[in-house]
Amino acid sequence: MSGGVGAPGVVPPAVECVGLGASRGGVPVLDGIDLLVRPGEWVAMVGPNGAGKTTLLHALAGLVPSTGTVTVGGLDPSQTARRAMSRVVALMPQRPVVPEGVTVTELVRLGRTPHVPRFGTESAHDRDVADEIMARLDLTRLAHRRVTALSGGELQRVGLARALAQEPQVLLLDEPTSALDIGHQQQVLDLVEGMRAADGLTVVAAMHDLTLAAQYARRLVLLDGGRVVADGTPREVLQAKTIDRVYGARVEVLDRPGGLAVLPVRSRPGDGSVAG
Ligand SMILES: Nc1ncnc2c1ncn2[C@@H]1O[C@H](COP(=O)(O)OP(=O)(O)OP(=O)(O)O)[C@@H](O)[C@H]1O
Repeated sequence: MSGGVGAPGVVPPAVECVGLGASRGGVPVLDGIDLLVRPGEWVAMVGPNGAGKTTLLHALAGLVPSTGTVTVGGLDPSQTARRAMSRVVALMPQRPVVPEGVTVTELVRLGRTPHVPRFGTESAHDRDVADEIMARLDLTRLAHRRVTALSGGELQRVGLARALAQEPQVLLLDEPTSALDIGHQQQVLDLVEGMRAADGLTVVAAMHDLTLAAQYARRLVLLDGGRVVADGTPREVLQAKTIDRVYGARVEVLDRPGGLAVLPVRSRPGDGSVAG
């Protein structure tokens, strides 16, 4: 790989993995992952259930031990204290752990923790950052609600707000829109895209919706069985025959003005045909 950390005159990568491997429950799940993500890129991690997308995001966040070489924001997650890591990388998990009794505002403000001095308290700036993110995610009217009483979609937006309140360099999103209605899907992804374009935020997002992945990410990394099986533009990766091979799905890939659209195609009983 070119452009490694420290190469003169080259912007260091936001994420670099060389030969990354990881196990869950003693079983190898990721094997030989090579990945280089430039600052400000939006990479969608796609692949079937169990392919290893969540495990890879967790390895990048330092939540799952890994082998090989990994740097995120120039830091090695396995060698860096959680607090220092959290100033650089934020993970929006698929299923957030919610402490009992916590309100939306309290949970979003927890995202500021890595920036609050040890033994200190949050500043007016910390509260302003959290309030602004909540407003942009349509959460202000829920500010005093208990998080455990939210709908799945509301909870997902709170999880994203907490991650964004961390003001990370690298944002890891695990299925960020899976519980959202179509309006909030666009609102959330537009917000992330706005922060990427304005602030150079790097986004690595596991996404099941291939159409949304193609519309928002310039690059798709397709995982299957713990390995990268395709890495390129949406047009290069989202080919009907590839989707059939990896997902066992019949789809039509449509070239629309807003980007590619991946449409499931139902085979009709008795016609014996496989679309694609
Ligand atoms: N804590 C765990 N203990 C044992 N096995 C695990 C654990 N977490 C994940 N796995 C296994 O690791 C493999 C990869 O899981 P992972 O969650 O990374 O996949 P994924 O691509 O994110 O899947 P999905 O699209 O279903 O969310 C799966 O076979 C899963 O069953």
